[in-house]
Amino acid sequence: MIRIANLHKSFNGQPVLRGVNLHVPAGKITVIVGRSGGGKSVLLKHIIGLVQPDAGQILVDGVDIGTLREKELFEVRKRFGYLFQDAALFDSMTVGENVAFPLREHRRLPEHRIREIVEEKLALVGLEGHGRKMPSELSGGMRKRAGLARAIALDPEILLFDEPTTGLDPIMTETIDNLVIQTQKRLGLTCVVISHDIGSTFRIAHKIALLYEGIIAAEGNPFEFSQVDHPIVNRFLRGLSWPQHDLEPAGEVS
Ligand SMILES: Nc1ncnc2c1ncn2[C@@H]1O[C@H](COP(=O)(O)OP(=O)(O)OP(=O)(O)O)[C@@H](O)[C@H]1O
Repeated sequence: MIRIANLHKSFNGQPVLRGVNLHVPAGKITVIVGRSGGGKSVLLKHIIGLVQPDAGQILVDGVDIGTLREKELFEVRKRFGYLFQDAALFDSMTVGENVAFPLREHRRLPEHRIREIVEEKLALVGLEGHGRKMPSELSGGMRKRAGLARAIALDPEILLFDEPTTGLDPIMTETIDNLVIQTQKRLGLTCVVISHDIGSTFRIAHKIALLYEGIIAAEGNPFEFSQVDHPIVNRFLRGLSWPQHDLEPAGEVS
């Protein structure tokens, strides 16, 4: 469904992506791991055309989205739902209004239909009956769930998550992971998730890809990934923090 071919991107002369090649299988969860500042969010933003590549292609069902005009890109984006790190809920709107927001922006639907869809999506994430609350009345985990309800409001085929469990305690992390798994399965979605959390990664992934030094340095299903002989993968599997590449090159990590 999504294929990234030889993707390059630099900012102010600093290369971030140096030839990323990645196949994201349809109807599966692909988790991208890598050190902070390594370009994972930049990669995710290329997938929905929020960032333009310097070179390379992002093919969604065979269409290179880098070549699309704004209007065509708008159509492709309707197939995506996304939950970015900074995509907070609108604090001045109720939870229900937050979920209704993309429906009001993109669909012309009667009010009663919007209310039905909002209830349905809130129920899917276990927030039925919470639609009238303000975001400030919700816990961190509930806010993530509300964000997920908003991300699936338009029935996307592809869902992108930038660190859905950051800042949550281990129990809430597991709850959100299970929700991601259930939502993906129930709706048959193609998911791309960025994660820092080893437990989470192995809980939800069908495929794991390591972004390191601007390329996909290792990938495979969770079993294959756990067998990869790569110093950074070994470090990740041992639950150690990511090295800063300029301080500790890959070859020197023990
Ligand atoms: N619009 C931009 N302009 C300039 N530099 C940018 C821009 N977007 C990202 N960068 C730079 O690209 C690099 C990669 O950033 P990115 O947010 O993709 O990292 P990340 O792997 O997602 O990190 P984290 O795990 O901490 O979120 C960083 O050095 C960042 O400063």
